[in-house]
Amino acid sequence: MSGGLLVFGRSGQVARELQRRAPEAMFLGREAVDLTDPAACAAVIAQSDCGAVINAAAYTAVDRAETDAETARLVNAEAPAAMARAAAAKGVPFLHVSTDYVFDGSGETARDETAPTAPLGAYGATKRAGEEAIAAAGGQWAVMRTSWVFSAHGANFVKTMLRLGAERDRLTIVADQIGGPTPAGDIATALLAMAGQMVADPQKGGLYHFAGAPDTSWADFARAIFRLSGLTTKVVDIPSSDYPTPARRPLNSRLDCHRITTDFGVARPDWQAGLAQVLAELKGNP
Ligand SMILES: NC(=O)C1=CN([C@@H]2O[C@H](COP(=O)(O)OP(=O)(O)OC[C@H]3O[C@@H](n4cnc5c(N)ncnc54)[C@H](OP(=O)(O)O)[C@@H]3O)[C@@H](O)[C@H]2O)C=CC1
Ligand SMILES: Cc1cn([C@H]2C[C@H](O)[C@@H](COP(=O)(O)OP(=O)(O)O[C@H]3O[C@@H](C)C(=O)[C@@H](O)[C@H]3O)O2)c(=O)[nH]c1=O
Ligand SMILES: [Mg+2]
Repeated sequence: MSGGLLVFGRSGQVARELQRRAPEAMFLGREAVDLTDPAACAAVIAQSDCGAVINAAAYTAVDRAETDAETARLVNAEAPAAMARAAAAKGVPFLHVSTDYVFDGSGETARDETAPTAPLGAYGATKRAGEEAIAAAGGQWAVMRTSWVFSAHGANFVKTMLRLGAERDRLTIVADQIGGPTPAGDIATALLAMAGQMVADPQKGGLYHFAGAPDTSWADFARAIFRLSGLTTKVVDIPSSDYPTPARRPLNSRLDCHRITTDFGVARPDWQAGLAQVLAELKGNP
């Protein structure tokens, strides 16, 4: 891509997988630019000679966001808004990642990109505000809503289960939240494909759902993690009401991902294949 790729984020799950696939890109960690300073984010874009911008950084601590909503708002809404406006002013595409938590999770069918949003918590609300600001910034943009991201790096459910499973012979896991676990590597591959196509065609972009298949519950995801990693930990199904948390989570996180296939030729990844790869990587043989 002419002009190179500028990425916000360096140590996060998606940022690391982007780095693997596009090592020549410029990756900005928190020490280079802090997203609580939206003007600084805009200035970096204005001063760079990049050909596209991807934001892979976010405030992702769902429960902490409930009592730290102002920081979450700056990072998840104000900073992406400033990035999108700066990218628009430069005439380069801006790609961003959002979440299934913009929905309230009612019903049992998959939601497409036209479904109404209704976040249950501060994380989802600030992510939704970011989406709206990006769409209003006036440039070429894409927002990929994904869900239940996992990888060998950073904090995620797979690593939590491996840690707890090594200590416990029985775990109670919510079985009434249904969604698509998504390998961070597949997100990175999809974002790079989208960025390339958007640079080539200024008409391309918009809002896209992208989640791993098949949909499953956290409890069944945990069972798959234990089975594939050889742990004998028993998983006991519980309802969300038996697992109280500061932020409510959506029960139905099923995402209809057809649009990204139609527009970009990107298919839903198989999370079981991605899980096997991540477990191999964690064992030291990627
Ligand atoms: N994780 C998930 O399950 C899901 C994630 N998403 C979205 O996907 C995207 C990528 O998520 P993921 O890679 O998992 O996130 P991670 O939590 O792994 O990484 C987030 C990154 O953002 C950085 N960051 C946070 N606050 C700031 C700040 N103030 N200034 C600069 N950098 C900051 C973190 O830096 P540091 O390492 O220094 O803290 C970290 O590198 C996000 O937009 C997220 O909302 C969507 C659905 C599910
Ligand atoms: C550790 C543990 C979790 N759980 C539940 C809590 C929660 O409902 C579910 C998953 O736990 P997590 O902490 O990974 O959940 P959470 O941090 O809410 O994960 C979310 O993160 C944000 C950033 C997103 O955008 C979402 O797509 C989603 O991935 O499992 C149990 O039932 N038992 C347990 O022992
Ligand atoms: Mg979490």
